Order: sequence, then C-alpha cells, then structure tokens
Amino acid sequence: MISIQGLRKVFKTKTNTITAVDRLDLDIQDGEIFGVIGYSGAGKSTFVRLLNRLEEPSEGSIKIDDKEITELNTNELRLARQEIGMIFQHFNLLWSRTIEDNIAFPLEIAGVPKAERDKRVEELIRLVGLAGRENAYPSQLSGGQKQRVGIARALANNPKVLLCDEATSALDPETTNSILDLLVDINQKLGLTIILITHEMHVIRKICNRVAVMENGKIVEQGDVLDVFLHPKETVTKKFVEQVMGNGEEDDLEQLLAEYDQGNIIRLHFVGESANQALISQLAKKYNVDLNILQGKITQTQRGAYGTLIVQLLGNTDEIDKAVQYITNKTSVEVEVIRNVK
Ligand SMILES: Nc1ncnc2c1ncn2[C@@H]1O[C@H](COP(=O)(O)OP(=O)(O)OP(=O)(O)O)[C@@H](O)[C@H]1O
Repeated sequence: MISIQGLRKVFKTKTNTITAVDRLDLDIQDGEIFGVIGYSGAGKSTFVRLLNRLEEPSEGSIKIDDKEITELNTNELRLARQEIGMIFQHFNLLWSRTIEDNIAFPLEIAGVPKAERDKRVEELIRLVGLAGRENAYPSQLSGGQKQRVGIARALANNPKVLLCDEATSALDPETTNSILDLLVDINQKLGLTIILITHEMHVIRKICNRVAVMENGKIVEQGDVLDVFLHPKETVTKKFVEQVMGNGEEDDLEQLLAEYDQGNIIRLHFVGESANQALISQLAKKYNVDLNILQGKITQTQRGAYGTLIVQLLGNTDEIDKAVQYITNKTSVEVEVIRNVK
C-alpha cells in the first residue's frame, strides 16, 4: 500500500543543517495499523508530513497505492491528498465554524454538492459518536470530542490512508483509550490503513499491528508489535518497552523464596494466545493443589497478551508434579521451575 525508499529531509537554517529524516525505507501493508515511535526530535512528525508533502522531501520515493507522491504537480497533489486524511495533536479545527461545518469543509473544497455534503456529514457525525453536537462550536467540546471532529473531517473524502500525528498526546488516559478504540473501529469498518506517530508505547501496544522505532531520523528497529515487545534489540526500543512493562526487574527473588518458604515456585511465561487460557482455574480444578499468585504482569496487544506470573504451588508433591507436567505438555504457556520441593 505504501512503499518508501531512501526518504530524506534536510532542513537548512542560517546556522545549521539538520537531517530530520535520513534515508528511510519502509513498507506498510494495506489495512494495517502501523505505529512509528520515537523520542522528541527523532523525526517522526517530519516523516509523517513528508507522506502527504506538507513537507517537501529532499530525496527519495513515496509510493502510495502505486502513485509516486514526490512526482505529483500541485493539482495532482491536491487530489492525492483527498486520499490521505490526517489528524493532529492539537486538532487544527476552524474555531469560528460549527462541528458540522468543520466536517463539511474538505467536502466543500472538493466541490461536493450541498445535499450530498449534508448526507455525508451526518454519516460521519454518527460514525465518530458526535450525534447531537452538530451545531456546537469547537470551544464547547472536550479534547476527546474535538479529536472526534478531527477524525470525521479527515475521513470526509473517503481516504485510503489516515495519518495520525500524536493524535492522543494532548488527551487524558481515559479519553486516549476511547479515541484509540475509535481508530480500531474505523480501521475494521472501513479497511483504512492507519499510520500513527507517537512517543507513547502503550498507544502502540493497544492498537498497532506493526511498529517502527525511530532515532536520529532513521528506523532502528521494526516488526510485529508482540515480537518487538518480547525481543527488543536496541536500547531505545528496550526503554519504550519498559514504559509499559516496567524494567523487567522482579522483587528480589531470594526474598520472595524466603518469605514463601513452602511448596514449589514456578514462573509462567504467557505469549500471544496462551494468555487467553484460564490456566490458573483449570489447574485448581484438575489437581489437588493450592495456587498462590506471588507476582506478575500480563499486558494485551492486538495479537494477544503476554507477560509473566510467579506462582506458588502448595499440596502433595505428586499432584504438584502433575500440574506442572500438564502446563508443560498440554498448554503453550512456558514454565520455569524456580523452586522444586521433593
Ligand atoms: N521546519 C524546520 N526547520 C528546521 N528544523 C526542523 C524543522 N522541523 C523539524 N526540524 C528539526 O528536525 C528534527 C526532527 O523534528 P521532528 O519534529 O520531526 O521530530 P519528532 O520526532 O516529531 O519530535 P517532536 O515529537 O518533538 O515533534 C528536530 O531536530 C527538529 O528541530
């Protein structure tokens, strides 16, 4: 759907030359939610603005749906931009227009007749959950509602791609979640390809299929979100994963073992679908063991959950062995025995 090769953007100021995007290659599939994460100054905003030529590339190729964006003239670019919607951190709404007039604005520019425009605006208002607020002004809306207007406006001309530049960074956690849910809903209903720029790993974890990590204008790591979470390679990626999972350091294991000095202690590793099994309750029903969860963290991604639990198993050693055998042989959860009492 989107193929980027050797993309480069150099800013020249009076005193300085900054390479904001540095020979970047990337392929994005039709219908996926692709995340780009990086710290401030990594070049994310510049990158996403190059895709619709809000910034002119210094070098490289951007193909969207087989159209070479870098070669379009002004008129062709105006038409191509109707296929690339964009939403922004600070919404960029027109403050003197009502909600419905904000959403109608790109349709007016595209020359859509009034009756058709009104019908489309009504559809969009329903799609983003703003029914009843049509005649309000942006200043009368909450941040989440303003972003819903931004989304409706971006979708007005039925784009194939939606670019999101830190679209939830100005919102509180709860509102962020509702906007992310809306993006997933739109992605599924409309089959829209979404590129999402963020500095927050939980945004990537929650809705992206794949992720690229940017540093100094380059992509330093990319892959399926679950794989990147499980095996982050670069230091910058590890730091982002820590944002969601903590630094992976458990409480002092020695202390835990001393405090819980009875029975066996195991560490369970859940990856992807394995976390959907009701493992703990199954074990308690099948075997005569008591299970005591001592520590753990499980988190959800679009491809399933992952994380670890440290569990104490109390009871007859034969029963405990059978329970551990069951997890090892019959489930996809990995078991690591930390203390084995014979
Ligand atoms: N118009 C410009 N003129 C000169 N330098 C620029 C311009 N726009 C961006 N830069 C520089 O390019 C680099 C990348 O900036 P960019 O805004 O793309 O990063 P970012 O990852 O989006 O960070 P942030 O989230 O803080 O915006 C920075 O060093 C920035 O100062």
